[in-house]
Amino acid sequence: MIVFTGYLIAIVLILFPLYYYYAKCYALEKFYHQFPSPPKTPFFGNALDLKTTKDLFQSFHRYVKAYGTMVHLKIGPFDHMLLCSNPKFLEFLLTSNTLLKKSPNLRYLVPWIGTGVATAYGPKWKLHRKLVTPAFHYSVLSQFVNTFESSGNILVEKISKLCDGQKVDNFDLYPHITRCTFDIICETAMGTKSNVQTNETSVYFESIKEMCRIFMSRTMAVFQRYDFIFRFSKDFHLQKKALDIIHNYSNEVIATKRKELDENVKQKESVDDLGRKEKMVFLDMILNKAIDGHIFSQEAIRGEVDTFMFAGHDTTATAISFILLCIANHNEVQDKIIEEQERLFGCEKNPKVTFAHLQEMQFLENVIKEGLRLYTPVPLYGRQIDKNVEFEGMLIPKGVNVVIFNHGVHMNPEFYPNPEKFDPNRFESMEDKHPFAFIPFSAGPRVCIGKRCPRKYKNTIK
Ligand code: HEM
Repeated sequence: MIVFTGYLIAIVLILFPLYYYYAKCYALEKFYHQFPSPPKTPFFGNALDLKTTKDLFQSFHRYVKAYGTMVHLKIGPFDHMLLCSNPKFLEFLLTSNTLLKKSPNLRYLVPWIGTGVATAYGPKWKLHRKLVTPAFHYSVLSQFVNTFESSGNILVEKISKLCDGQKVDNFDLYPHITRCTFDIICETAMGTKSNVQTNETSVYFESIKEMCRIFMSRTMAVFQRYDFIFRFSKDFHLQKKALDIIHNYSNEVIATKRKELDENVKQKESVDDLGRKEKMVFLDMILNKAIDGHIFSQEAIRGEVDTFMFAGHDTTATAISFILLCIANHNEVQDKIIEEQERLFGCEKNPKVTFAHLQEMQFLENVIKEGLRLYTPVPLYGRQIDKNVEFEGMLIPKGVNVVIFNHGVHMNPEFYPNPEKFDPNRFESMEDKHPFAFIPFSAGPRVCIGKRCPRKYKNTIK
């Protein structure tokens, strides 16, 4: 009898998890299969269509055209996902205060930026979001206009020299712009001058570039997604080397700042050697700060600084590069930008630009928005549904993986007639469009922290 009972318990213990797993898979399969899907290859699913970044984009746009704004995809034998470019569904998903878990791909960033504002979810994310949000207050951003301007001036000078006033074909601006945005983010986030625009060699800069490359490559690779396979790759060793350099650098900067604070050498808005008011950089704001009684560890602080280095320089460099390309190809847009600048500054050659001026640049803002629509710097991101929810009568089971294809929304002719055309005037009025038809910075509680545009501050300035 005892043996029989033992067998029974063992069978129940085995069968129950199996049943639970089967029910979960069944609910997920049933959910995904209600959406149209491109033909799949056995074992690989749709993965063979998505081998390179270029393939992936072309295929995603092709799927949206052929199957609509909610498409079921299968990557390899097990991974399902819902490719979504439907503004109504995205509004539901992105405005939710509970569906905050991000794409599983972000785990590749954890060795670098830790689990903080960009990668955590739940109470930990809330705490970190509260920590970093004040850094984007008007009073903080407005003190950096000089930094933006002086780094921008170096960039313009460099490019003028390289082109020497001549028309140059196939000139790649991106490597120059990325150094400029890197200098800016170093100065505004950590208060250090990296000077990578003028000093071509910086191991810190190279290491960050290396980490960005490895992150993208792992996101795209079929096998390196798995940690146990990645450990045997060359990139694993390159990552280890890059992380040593990046973390040592961030740790040193934090240690110096801490020392300054401890010695009371540098207080909020203290005065430097030349009698100027010193700026509060991002790191000054988060060091020694407690949120809801929580004190952040050295590792957590370093994670947020590294997050800003990752999230803040490549996105902006990509955006600026494409926007400049669009402007270069459209003389009529150049003329209108110059007209707006002349209205603000007259014919002054080196005017003093202030935050208030930025708020008056309505046409330039429309140009930037149109550039972000057409060449969206973060064209895909994701959410993992971590509890059963309902959308317009449809049950969405826990475990669904949503790939948010914002570029798909931005190229939808229903919202943007003739979507391939660069036309900043589209943004003169957005009233006739769905509010989620333009989401280059995402939206809702996890909206990009760098999104705030100067015009948004207009009514808050006293
Ligand atoms: C043109 C420039 C930028 C674009 C297009 C952009 C785009 C985005 C997008 C789409 C997300 C959401 C990702 C997701 O939900 O998985 C995001 C999140 C984020 N961005 Fe940006 N970003 C830009 C610039 C910046 C800058 C300058 C910073 C900081 C210096 C920044 C910091 C962040 C952070 C910390 C998050 C995570 C927010 C959270 O999860 O709560 N971004 N960004």
